[in-house]
Amino acid sequence: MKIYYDENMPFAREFFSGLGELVPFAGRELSPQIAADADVLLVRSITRVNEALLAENENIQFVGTATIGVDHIDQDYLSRRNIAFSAAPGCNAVSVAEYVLSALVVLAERYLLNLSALTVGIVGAGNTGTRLSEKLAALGIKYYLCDPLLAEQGDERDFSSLEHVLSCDVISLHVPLTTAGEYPSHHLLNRENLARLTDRQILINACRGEVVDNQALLTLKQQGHGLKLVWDVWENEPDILQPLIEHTEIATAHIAGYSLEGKARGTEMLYLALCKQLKIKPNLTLEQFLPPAAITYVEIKQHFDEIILNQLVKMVYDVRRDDGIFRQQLNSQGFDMLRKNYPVRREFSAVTVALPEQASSDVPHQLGFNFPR
Ligand SMILES: NC(=O)c1ccc[n+]([C@@H]2O[C@H](COP(=O)([O-])OP(=O)(O)OC[C@H]3O[C@@H](n4cnc5c(N)ncnc54)[C@H](O)[C@@H]3O)[C@@H](O)[C@H]2O)c1
Ligand SMILES: O=C(O)[C@H](O)[C@H](O)COP(=O)(O)O
Repeated sequence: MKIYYDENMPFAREFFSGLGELVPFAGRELSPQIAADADVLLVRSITRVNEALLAENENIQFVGTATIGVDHIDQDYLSRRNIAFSAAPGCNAVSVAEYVLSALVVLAERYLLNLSALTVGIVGAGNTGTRLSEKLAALGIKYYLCDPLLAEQGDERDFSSLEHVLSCDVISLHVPLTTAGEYPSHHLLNRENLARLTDRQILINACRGEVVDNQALLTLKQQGHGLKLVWDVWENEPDILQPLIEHTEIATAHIAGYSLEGKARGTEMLYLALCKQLKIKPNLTLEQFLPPAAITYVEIKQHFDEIILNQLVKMVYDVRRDDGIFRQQLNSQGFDMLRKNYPVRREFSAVTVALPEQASSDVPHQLGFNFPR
C-alpha cells in the first residue's frame, strides 16, 4: 500500500511506516500525476484535494488532512467516489488558544491594559473557541460566545449575537471558512461591520484569512483607524496583502496552531483513523515520540498574580518571537518557508508548575500547565 504524506507532518514516518510504503511530497507541489499512485493520501491545508487532483487515481481508498480546517477538501467529491476521509478536529485548538493568550498578555503589557477588565467576543464556539473560553475563564476575563449554529443545535451555553460580540474590547475569530449554508463565514467581517469597530478594540484572526475582507481592513487602517490587529491568517496565502502588515500589532505566518503537540496530534489522529479504516489495532501513541520540552518544571514561590501570569505565559510562548521572524524574514524566506522552518513551540501542558502549599488560586493548572506528580 502506498501512503503519500505531506513532508510537513511531524512523526509521519514514526506512525505510518508500519502500514505501507511511504512517499513524502511538498504540499503545494502535489500534482495529479504524482497523486495517481497513492492508495492513501495524507495532506495538510495547503493541498487542495478535489477531482482535478484525483481524477487519474483509481485506487485511492483514504484521504486524511492533519488539520482542523477542511476548506481545502472537496468532501462531496470524495463521498461520490466512496473514498474514506478524516480530518483532525481539535488537534491544535489548544495551540491556537495559547497563541491568543500570548497575544493578549503582550498587548496588555504594551498598552498597560488590565486583562481581567476586558471583555472578549469569541466568534465560533467549537473546539478552539471553547479552549480559549476556558483559559479566559481561568483568568476571570468576561467572554461572550457567538455561534448561531451551535445555538440552534441546542448547545446550552449562553450565546450572543455577532453584533454584540463585535462590541467587545477584544474580538477573536474561530470559525471555519464556509461560503454556503445559513451562516457563511466568508468575509464575515466586511467593510460595513469593520467600519463600526472602534479605535479601542483589538481584532484577532487566527482562523482563516478570508473570514475578514483584508482589503477593506487595509483601507480602514490607511484612513487612520486605531483598531489593533493580531493577524495570523491572511487572504490568498501565501501571496498575502503585504501593506496590511505594517498596520498590525502582531503579525505571524499562519502558525497559531503550530505547537509541536498541535501539529503532531494531527498526525496521530490520522494514524488512528487509518488504522480504523484498515481494521488494524493501533499500537502507537504520540507520547512515544514527543521529546521533553526545554523547560519542564517551574516552582512559584509567591501568590499568583498578573505579573507571574505574564512571565509564565511568555516563558513558554512569547508570540513576539514569531512576529519578529515574520516581519524580518517574510521577504527573504517567503510565507511557506517561514511555516516550514517554524521553530519548536510547546504547549503549556509540557510544563509542570508547582505552587506554594498555601496557594490561594490554581490558575496555572486551569490555564493548562501540568500538575506536579
Ligand atoms: N491559525 C491556525 O493555525 C488555525 C489552527 C486551527 C484551526 N484554524 C481554523 O479555525 C477554524 C475553527 O477551528 P475550531 O477548532 O474551532 O473548529 P470547530 O469546527 O470545532 O468550530 C468552529 C465553530 O464555528 C461555528 N461557526 C461556523 N460558522 C459560523 C459563523 N458564521 N458564525 C459563528 N460561528 C460559526 C461552528 O458552529 C463551530 O461550532 C478551523 O476551521 C480552521 O479553519 C486555524
Ligand atoms: O486548519 C488547521 O488545523 C490550521 O489552520 C493549521 O495551522 C493548518 O496548518 P497547515 O496544514 O497549513 O500546515
